Amino acid sequence: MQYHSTRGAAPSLGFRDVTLTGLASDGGLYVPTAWPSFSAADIASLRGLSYVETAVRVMLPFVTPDLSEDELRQLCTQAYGRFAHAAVTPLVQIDQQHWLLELFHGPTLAFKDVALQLLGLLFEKFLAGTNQHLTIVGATSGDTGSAAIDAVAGRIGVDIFMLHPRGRVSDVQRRQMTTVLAPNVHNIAIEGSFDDAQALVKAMFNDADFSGRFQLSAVNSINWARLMAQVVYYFYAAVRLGAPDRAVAFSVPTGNFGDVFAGYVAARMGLPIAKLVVATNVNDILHRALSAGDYSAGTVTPTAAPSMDIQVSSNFERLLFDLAGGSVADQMRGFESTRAMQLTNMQREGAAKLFTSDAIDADGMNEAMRWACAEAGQVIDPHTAIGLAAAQRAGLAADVPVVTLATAHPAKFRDAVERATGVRPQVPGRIGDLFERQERYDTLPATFDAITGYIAERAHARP
Ligand SMILES: Cc1ncc(COP(=O)(O)O)c(C=O)c1O
Ligand SMILES: N[C@@H](CCOP(=O)(O)O)C(=O)O
Repeated sequence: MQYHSTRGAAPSLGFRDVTLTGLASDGGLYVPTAWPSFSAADIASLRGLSYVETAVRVMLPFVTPDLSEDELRQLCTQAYGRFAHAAVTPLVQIDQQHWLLELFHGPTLAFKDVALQLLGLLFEKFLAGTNQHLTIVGATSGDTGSAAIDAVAGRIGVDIFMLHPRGRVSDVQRRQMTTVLAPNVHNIAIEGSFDDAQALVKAMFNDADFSGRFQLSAVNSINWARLMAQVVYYFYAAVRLGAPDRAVAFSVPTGNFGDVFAGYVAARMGLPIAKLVVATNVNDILHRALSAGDYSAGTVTPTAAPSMDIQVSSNFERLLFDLAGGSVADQMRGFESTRAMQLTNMQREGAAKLFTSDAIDADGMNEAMRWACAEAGQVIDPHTAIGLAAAQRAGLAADVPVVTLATAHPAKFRDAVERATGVRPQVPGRIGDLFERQERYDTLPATFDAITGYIAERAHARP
């Protein structure tokens, strides 16, 4: 498989190089040059397969020829062996029509582990026997950071610098990052929002000198390998609910548009998806874009679903590119200079075929947490609650199964869950003595010079 940039001016790369590179050199994002196609028979043949075998079948076309089937199987077995549930991403039925797809059984309790456990192993595999040293720079609103740090802490050949918005992640999220004291882990709390952190990360990639000198690499969903790994659970869940013989809808709590774009990829590969519900909190740029064509970023409003407090959704560019059928360089540059753009008619009409959207406020979110607890016996986290509220309001035909992606364990947001439901979720034993451990992080202003200066003092420059 070859990959090309959404902005049309970077070299095409194979899977190995796309994984190690992150952002394309023209500022765009890498996407496959063609979508692999799964026939109804191919999809039916996934019935009864384990998560690992499903992952191998779904991802193989994306990694060929850089990984063999056996190498991919070995990596998946190792990555998903760390999950606390035998099904890796189990489905839980909550009423006649609705299911939760629990994506939080990995080591750091959020859906990010599904992709990042694999990505950590891919880095190791692709770096083995080379003298390369990667400097991973990442931005997190709470969950990517801990999952990425868990995946690469202590690994040879990699340093990770993770930027989070100071005071805007939950205490569990912060401690999951800052109590990892491995020497290759560097946590930075920035004085700003997640959007500021993400913009700084992209600026570092766009600085050819800095990016080349420190061999930057990405763990955010700008890295294609992240999304590829997330496509798997759409297949796994849909097959269990009757695909390819019946279509399934998914409701996806959305911020950076990575998780729901993985659902779009599954649909492009042939999985019968009736609808993808893009569920946002009050930071609703994506809801405005999909319902009215207006992609304009305001300022971020902090909410009790902080991982989705995002106004500039990186992966939306991948969708716009696919719907436009070619480079979106001008459209994206326009957005970068004005923080606003209109979707073209082609993009709006294309998106409407598969997507619907909703923005859920604090009342809607709290009500969904209460409903799930009282009516379905499920304690869910605020992000999942936003997905569930949007699923329940989407007006989907009664014979379509609707799966809400349960993106985080409720214990990560135990104060918000307790406020809404009166139930205080227990932190699972597998994350251990989190509140006794020592924290280590530095606080910096959200400026390019401050962050790059900090990294330059600590990272390995190319010889
Ligand atoms: C718990 C949780 N839910 C939902 C999201 C949104 O996912 P995405 O950014 O892929 O849209 C995030 C952050 O990415 C998250 O951490
Ligand atoms: N919600 C995310 C934000 C970063 O998104 P990513 O999927 O691009 O890594 C987080 O928890 O950090």
